[in-house]
Amino acid sequence: MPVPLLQITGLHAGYGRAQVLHGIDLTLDKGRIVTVIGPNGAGKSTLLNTLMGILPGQGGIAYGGQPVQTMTLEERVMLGIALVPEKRELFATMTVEDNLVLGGFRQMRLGQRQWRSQIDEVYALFPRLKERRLQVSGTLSGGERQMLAVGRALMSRPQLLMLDEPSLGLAPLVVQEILANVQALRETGVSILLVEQNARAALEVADYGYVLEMGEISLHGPAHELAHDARVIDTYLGAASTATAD
Ligand SMILES: Nc1ncnc2c1ncn2[C@@H]1O[C@H](COP(=O)(O)OP(=O)(O)OP(=O)(O)O)[C@@H](O)[C@H]1O
Repeated sequence: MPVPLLQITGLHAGYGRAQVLHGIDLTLDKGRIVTVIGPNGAGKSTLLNTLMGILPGQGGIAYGGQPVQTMTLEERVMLGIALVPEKRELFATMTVEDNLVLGGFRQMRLGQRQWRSQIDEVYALFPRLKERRLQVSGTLSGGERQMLAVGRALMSRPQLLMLDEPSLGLAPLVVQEILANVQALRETGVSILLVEQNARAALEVADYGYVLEMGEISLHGPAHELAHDARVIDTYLGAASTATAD
């Protein structure tokens, strides 16, 4: 059996005395798209921030078989882990290209030649960003901003890309486009951990899914099986749960 790219065992995390994650176990094999779905406040962002090293946690986090739970954020980036945060955190007054350059500079201290070729790879994946490379990012559409946030994370050449609610605030058609991008990205060899409230869209693109409720995994299985599970349908795929913003 090959070593999983990411193996989480008994992970606890929270904010001071407020414990949010109560012993999470999760496995992600190389080349896979794994999704974590669940309601508001379940702890999805807390999970990603703990995996990235932004928040402290207790428990095991192994990346390619190597324990990383005591590593800094920067060390985890160097190993190939990247996060696209929920708030996207772009520099609104800077151009698309400068946001990408800054991503490369901050995350990997890439030399000019390296970041140029990495930017070209991002543009190959997102031709729309190339067309708009001189536009300030504050004037991009929601979908384009999400593409730029993903592109910026790709500047560190990650093997594991974690996406926190990429569909948030986007119209259904744009959500489809972003998720098609996620699939295209997987074709380039990047493994993906996708956190989503939009369970329907997430289960369509993922290979495997976990349901996170009140800081615990309540259910997990192949995505196509979860999509037909009565509990998932009732709670997450019913009419009331399909609404997205815009
Ligand atoms: N900085 C913080 N300080 C204290 N509590 C926090 C902080 N951030 C989040 N929480 C709490 O932790 C719990 C889990 O939040 P988290 O953002 O991880 O959930 P989520 O599943 O990502 O929800 P959403 O889909 O709404 O983003 C919530 O009760 C939230 O109020």
